[in-house]
Amino acid sequence: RSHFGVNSETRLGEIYSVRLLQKLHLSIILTDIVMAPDQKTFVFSEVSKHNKTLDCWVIISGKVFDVTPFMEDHPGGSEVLLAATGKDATNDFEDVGHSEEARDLMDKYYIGKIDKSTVPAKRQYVLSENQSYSSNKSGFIVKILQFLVPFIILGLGFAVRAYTKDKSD
Ligand code: HEM
Repeated sequence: RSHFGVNSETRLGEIYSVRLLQKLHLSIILTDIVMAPDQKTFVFSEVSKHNKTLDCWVIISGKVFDVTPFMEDHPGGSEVLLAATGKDATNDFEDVGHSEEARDLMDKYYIGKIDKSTVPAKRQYVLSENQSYSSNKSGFIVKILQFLVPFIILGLGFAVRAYTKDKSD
């Protein structure tokens, strides 16, 4: 009789632990579903497109924030937020020494994570075609002029010498 009792108890225990595991599993699935929108991972090229006053995303500590609704209210101004786009702004943010309140405020603008492998080490300034062409061209002319200056001086020297020689003869 006692043998039977022990057996049924362990079975009951097994059933309970299986149910517990099932519940745990269900709650994990539910948390995944609820949290999924917050866990979106962006690539840098996508985030860096949002670099305007009316559409501004910044990357801080591996997270992406859409600070568009905050531009006007940011105590540091909208310009610094604009300047913080197109790069990992973690250092900029930390250098200011933002308060705990500022950090709490960030949750409001959190939209997802950043795939860190897509963030370039240095800020990339993308020149328009015209800009890069004209700056290359003027750089080339300056180089030629710099190269020619000693020859012009030398030429002038010879010219002056020849001129004074002719006169004295
Ligand atoms: C979601 C992102 C951000 C939030 C929620 C935020 C919030 C705040 C808040 C609440 C303040 C007032 C002072 C304080 O409480 O610390 C502040 C000041 C400031 N923030 Fe931000 N900030 C953000 C991002 C940035 C970034 C990326 C920069 C880039 C450098 C920046 C630069 C500044 C500056 C310069 C000040 C002014 C400090 C002063 O004059 O005392 N912030 N910010």
